[in-house]
Amino acid sequence: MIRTDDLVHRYDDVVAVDGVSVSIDDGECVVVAGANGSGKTTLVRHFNGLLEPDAGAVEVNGRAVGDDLVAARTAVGMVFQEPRDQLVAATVGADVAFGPENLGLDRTEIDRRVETALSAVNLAGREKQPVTDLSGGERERVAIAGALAMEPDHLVLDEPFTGLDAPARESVLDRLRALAAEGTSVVIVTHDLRDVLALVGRVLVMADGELVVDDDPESARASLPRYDVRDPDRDGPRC
Ligand SMILES: Nc1ncnc2c1ncn2[C@@H]1O[C@H](COP(=O)(O)OP(=O)(O)OP(=O)(O)O)[C@@H](O)[C@H]1O
Repeated sequence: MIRTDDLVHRYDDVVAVDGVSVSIDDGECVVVAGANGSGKTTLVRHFNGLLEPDAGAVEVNGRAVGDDLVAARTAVGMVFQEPRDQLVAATVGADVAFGPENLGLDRTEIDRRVETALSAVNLAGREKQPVTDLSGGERERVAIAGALAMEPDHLVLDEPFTGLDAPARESVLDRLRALAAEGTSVVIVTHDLRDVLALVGRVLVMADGELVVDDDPESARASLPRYDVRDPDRDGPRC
């Protein structure tokens, strides 16, 4: 479980997260939506101790994040907004294997994880390809595969779909669905609710640093326009 209790984060004069208390259970699939600058990224960066609270508390699996950052970072996998900057190795396979290797897993298990993760992002069999040859969207998919290969208890994806084409997006969503069914909690931060509302069981909406909606997708839908969150299924495509 991930839990925040009256969490506050300030950047100088800006209160980016303003007293947020929220619990995310194992196996829950949650979307965090909200307008630009509403505090979504700041909130989720607390889930594995990338930021320190100015007030309040954050716990992962019952333990304060600040007490054991390594445990928190192992338990909570993150894919950031600019995942293409996250690649660390020369080839696709080496990049996805990097995290599992650092967990000290044996080669067979590492290879299994790399294969499963690459097929989840529609890049099966591309292990040997240099990362420098990849398109932006492919890099993004490799970064997602790297997080999947860690098989964390909780997976947080911050705007993961920006550069993904429709088949890649569908494949990643399928994998996230399966992970949640297996007990991984999945937290998706996005402006783009396309397909996501059908996947998640719960919608959190941030506005001015506060958690203003915490509801099931159907009930949350009515509040989305008030907080400048577009509902693509209702609002239709935009040119
Ligand atoms: N490193 C930083 N230094 C100063 N202010 C920051 C920093 N990061 C974010 N902020 C400010 O904190 C507030 C919340 O930002 P945050 O990035 O958490 O929002 P967000 O909802 O994720 O936005 P977006 O959808 O645009 O990514 C904004 O006012 C933003 O300008």
